[in-house]
Amino acid sequence: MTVDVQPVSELPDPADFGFTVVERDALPTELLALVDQVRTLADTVAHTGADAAELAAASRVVADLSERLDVRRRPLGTMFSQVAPDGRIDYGTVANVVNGPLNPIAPPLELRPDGEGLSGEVTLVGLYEGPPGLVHGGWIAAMLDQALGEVAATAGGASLTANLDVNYRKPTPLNAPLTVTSRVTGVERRKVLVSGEIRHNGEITAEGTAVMVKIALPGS
Ligand SMILES: CCCCC/C=C\C/C=C\C/C=C\C/C=C\CCCC(=O)SCCNC(=O)CCNC(=O)[C@H](O)C(C)(C)COP(=O)(O)OP(=O)(O)OC[C@H]1O[C@@H](n2cnc3c(N)ncnc32)[C@H](O)[C@@H]1OP(=O)(O)O
Repeated sequence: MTVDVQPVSELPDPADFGFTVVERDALPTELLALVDQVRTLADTVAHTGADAAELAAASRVVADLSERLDVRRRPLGTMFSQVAPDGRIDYGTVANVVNGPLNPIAPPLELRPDGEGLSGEVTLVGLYEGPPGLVHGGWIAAMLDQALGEVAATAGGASLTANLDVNYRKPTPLNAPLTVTSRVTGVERRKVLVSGEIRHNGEITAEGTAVMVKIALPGS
């Protein structure tokens, strides 16, 4: 990534609080490729019509793979750091269930600064189904929570969601490109007020607001 400004960290370094931090660019490409493959596998398994013998053989292969890969586990709370286009240092958890780069369950949603806040594109496959053919409302709320939490971090400080309010305006389709956006609308003492939307073909399918509360960290 090309960065033309001096990195400035407005967030506390999680390493100071005992968390393992790895640079996002240093995550092995082979591991990222495996994450992609496992996500595809999960979607395939959720929809396969293969016969019993094939399923039994696949089950053995997957069990064997799980055993082979269960070595040198990264501790819970392992975070990645990356330099944002504006020079800030961003942090995220590698296994975040909504968009962690190492979590195969997480859809490939990467949120980037768009001048007003953050935005990102994502297509959710059938793994995220709720009502027939539609994205599960819990996942819609989860994606909004993530987008709102990440944009709150741009206001500085580590915060947690205190309140999340979601309105589902239209059904959100599977296998279709979605745009997720978020922005900070206000800061009041420790509260960071945020809002965001999910759109399909430019139309809002869901929108949310949240109150994120900055947490006191040891030593602060
Ligand atoms: C350990 C961190 C290490 C360093 C990390 C570094 C960097 C991290 C950087 C980036 C992270 C990037 C992305 C974010 C990732 C994911 C996003 C997903 C977010 C989540 O998935 S997160 C999980 C779910 N989340 C929780 O697990 C919270 C459980 N909860 C609590 O931990 C407490 O409940 C807390 C802390 C929220 C507040 O507790 P508290 O005691 O600190 O604060 P207090 O009560 O004094 O309130 C202070 C002011 O907030 C107002 N306020 C309080 N509650 C409110 C409510 N419900 N509605 C409206 N306003 C509320 C009060 O009215 C007052 O407002 P006022 O100033 O006006 O008086």
